[in-house]
Amino acid sequence: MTAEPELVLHRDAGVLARAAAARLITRLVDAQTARGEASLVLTGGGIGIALLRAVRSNPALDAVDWGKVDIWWGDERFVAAGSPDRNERQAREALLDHIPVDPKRIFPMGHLAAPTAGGDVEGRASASGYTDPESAAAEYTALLATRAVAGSAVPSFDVVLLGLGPEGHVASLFPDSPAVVATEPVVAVHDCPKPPPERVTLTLPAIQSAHEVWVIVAGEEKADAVAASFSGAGPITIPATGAVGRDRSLWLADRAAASRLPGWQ
Ligand SMILES: O=C1O[C@H](COP(=O)(O)O)[C@@H](O)[C@H](O)[C@H]1O
Repeated sequence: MTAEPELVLHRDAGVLARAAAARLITRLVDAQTARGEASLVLTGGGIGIALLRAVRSNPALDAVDWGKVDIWWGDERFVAAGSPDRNERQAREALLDHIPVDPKRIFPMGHLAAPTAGGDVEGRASASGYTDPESAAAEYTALLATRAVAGSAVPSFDVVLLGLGPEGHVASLFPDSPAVVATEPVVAVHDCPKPPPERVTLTLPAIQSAHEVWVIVAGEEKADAVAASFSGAGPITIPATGAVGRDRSLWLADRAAASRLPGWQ
């Protein structure tokens, strides 16, 4: 069972980030009240990182027991560990470096191996990185399996956060790409139309196993993608239409992003 998408509008990107942050804190507190812990999947992207900054400055930040939150990523740019392009690095700078998370509960996707002094790349799959995104995807699949719930290949995510690209991508699932129809939980992406070209991503089945999936979107440049996502298109042409959770599928948008949705201006 999946939940029908619900749309919640906010005035502008700043209000959206703060309101989504408050909503996320509440959701994590609720999960911890029910189970003693929570499981969260982060996104990259402008509004996704703005949301994390807003969590950091929210007065209720300490209501969450951050030491009991598992932190995963929905996608990652397959670049060197310290690259500013890494969604992981951006999330750490925006939030994770500033709250008492348990380092053992932070699960970044693998990065590109650093070249050795001789110019070669280090071992294919090691703590220092990977030579190809397939190896990083395989490692993440295995990591997810270590926390998976019975009958599933992945953990019971409480919330999956997703940004939206102007052509309708979520995570690194781009229109008409092999990843958007993949059935394994994590795959490598090559020739990505948005740089950097190599990425690692959760697939739609992994995303759809979550209790709640939230698409967070701001800006007029996303208005066509939002309209297309509510037009009856399918996930191959508009991957965001596959962003649905088991209990809740939430679209959190600012007015500019929703400006081409009939009836929502
Ligand atoms: O490349 C990516 O893009 C999307 C959307 O980013 P935005 O800056 O246009 O909001 C993001 O959700 C994804 O995680 C990221 O890798």
